[in-house]
Amino acid sequence: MAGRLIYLIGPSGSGKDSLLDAAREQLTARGCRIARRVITRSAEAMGEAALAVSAAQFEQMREDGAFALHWQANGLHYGIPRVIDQWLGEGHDVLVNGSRGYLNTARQRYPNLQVVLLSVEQDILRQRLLARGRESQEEVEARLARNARFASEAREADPGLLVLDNSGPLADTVSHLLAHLERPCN
Ligand SMILES: Nc1ncnc2c1ncn2[C@@H]1O[C@H](COP(=O)(O)OP(=O)(O)O)[C@@H](O)[C@H]1O
Ligand SMILES: O=P(O)(O)OC[C@H]1O[C@H](OP(=O)(O)OP(=O)(O)O)[C@H](O)[C@@H]1O
Repeated sequence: MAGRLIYLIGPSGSGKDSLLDAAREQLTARGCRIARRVITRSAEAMGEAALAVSAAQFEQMREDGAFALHWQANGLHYGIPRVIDQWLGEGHDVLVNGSRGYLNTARQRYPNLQVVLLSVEQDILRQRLLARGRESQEEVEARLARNARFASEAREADPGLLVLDNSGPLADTVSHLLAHLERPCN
């Protein structure tokens, strides 16, 4: 039986990368695979969870059909390697760190994808974004407004989506995610 594509989305700073890192070992032990993203971001700005490439390399990879999914956001290109199709075919569940803006396109390609929306209370997210120090206060407020709009639209569009709250300890969020994926992955 084909595996499930789990499409993890949530605002910047909600903890998508932290969650995938914290859950990685337990997910892998259950046979779930986590897609390693290809991103046109400098290597210094990224950990092991993604592969940094130049814009030219990304374009070449895209032309070569290296990506199952790819999108552009915040001036960067993001690609999900084609190998996820093989994993799904082998029956593995596959987790992807996705984009909210690309959700509808991703759903056209994978009609059965399951959306997991990582949410954080607005005040806590505001604190995390300000602590990150990447944007001005105004930019942070703009992000928060976009998040609120997106969260209500996403719930309306897909009543079956899992909303995972990451306002508390990360370990609790990991437990909730694992409980959701309870069916043995392979
Ligand atoms: N449950 C949590 N409690 C406290 N801080 C968290 C939690 N989850 C993530 N963080 C912190 O929030 C920040 C953003 O997390 P990150 O995983 O980079 O988010 P994203 O990938 O969604 O942009 C990081 O500094 C991370 O350590
Ligand atoms: O359409 P959106 O849901 O806003 O998402 C746009 C992109 O931003 C996030 O990546 P990343 O964590 O690399 O970017 P960030 O650090 O700016 O959030 C997310 O995983 C998407 O790839």
